[in-house]
Amino acid sequence: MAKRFANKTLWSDLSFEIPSAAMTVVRGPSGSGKTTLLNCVGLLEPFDRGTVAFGGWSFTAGSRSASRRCFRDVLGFLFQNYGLVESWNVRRNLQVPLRIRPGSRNGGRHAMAEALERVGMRGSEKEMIYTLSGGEQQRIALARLMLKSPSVVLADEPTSALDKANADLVMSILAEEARHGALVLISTHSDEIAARCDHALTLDARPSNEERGTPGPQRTEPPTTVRRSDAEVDGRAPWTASIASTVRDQGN
Ligand SMILES: Nc1ncnc2c1ncn2[C@@H]1O[C@H](COP(=O)(O)OP(=O)(O)OP(=O)(O)O)[C@@H](O)[C@H]1O
Repeated sequence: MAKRFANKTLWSDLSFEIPSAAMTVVRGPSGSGKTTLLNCVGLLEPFDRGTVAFGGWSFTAGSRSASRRCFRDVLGFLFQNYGLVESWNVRRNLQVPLRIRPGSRNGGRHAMAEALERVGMRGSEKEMIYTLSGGEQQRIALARLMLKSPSVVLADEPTSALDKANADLVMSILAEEARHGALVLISTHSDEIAARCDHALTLDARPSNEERGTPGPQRTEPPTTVRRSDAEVDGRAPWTASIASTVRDQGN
């Protein structure tokens, strides 16, 4: 995959595979492209070259955006802005995945009540989303994810605004989704969250040593796959960004 913004190349030859039935963490310094990567994998953001494929689905750069069926049946998101409709109540927000998957194992009012119970929001069906705190909204988004039970879950810093108890809840529900067979891809800055994942994908962007004459950050362990891309930022002093990707087994 290649991805470029107007004056910045994030990567020009990034390639990786992510296993299903497991949690994979995307790590990297601020600005290295974690959110952009999740958006590209989730087909929310166009990319310039390459292909994103999961299961029987394959999407090539330049083709028109994902089919509605793929969004409906395959992809699930847990993003920082929660993706809830603020002017609706909790029930109406949670009915969206239930309508999408009638008769699914999670279908029905009972499943909604169970999901709300699981995230500690029992009896909140009539609450308007805009009246809930950020953490509560995140938990409703989590309940919605459980009801949808997608085969690809993309979670962008899903715990960054949460206290420890709620962060634990998010991680245990994402782990459940993985146990049920989902591919779960999580971006985070947290070592603790990363340690709970099965695999890691590391994005590394740094100034060029040659251009600046100063050493860049050293990698602590060699990646199994390295892809490099030349980058110019704002047309100013040229520098080189290296995007390294590695999917490694963390042994847990
Ligand atoms: N729509 C956009 N237009 C131009 N540049 C963008 C756009 N979105 C992101 N970028 C740039 O792409 C780079 C990667 O951004 P991204 O948000 O993906 O990084 P990140 O690793 O998720 O950062 P953080 O850890 O700070 O959230 C940044 O330099 C950012 O400024």
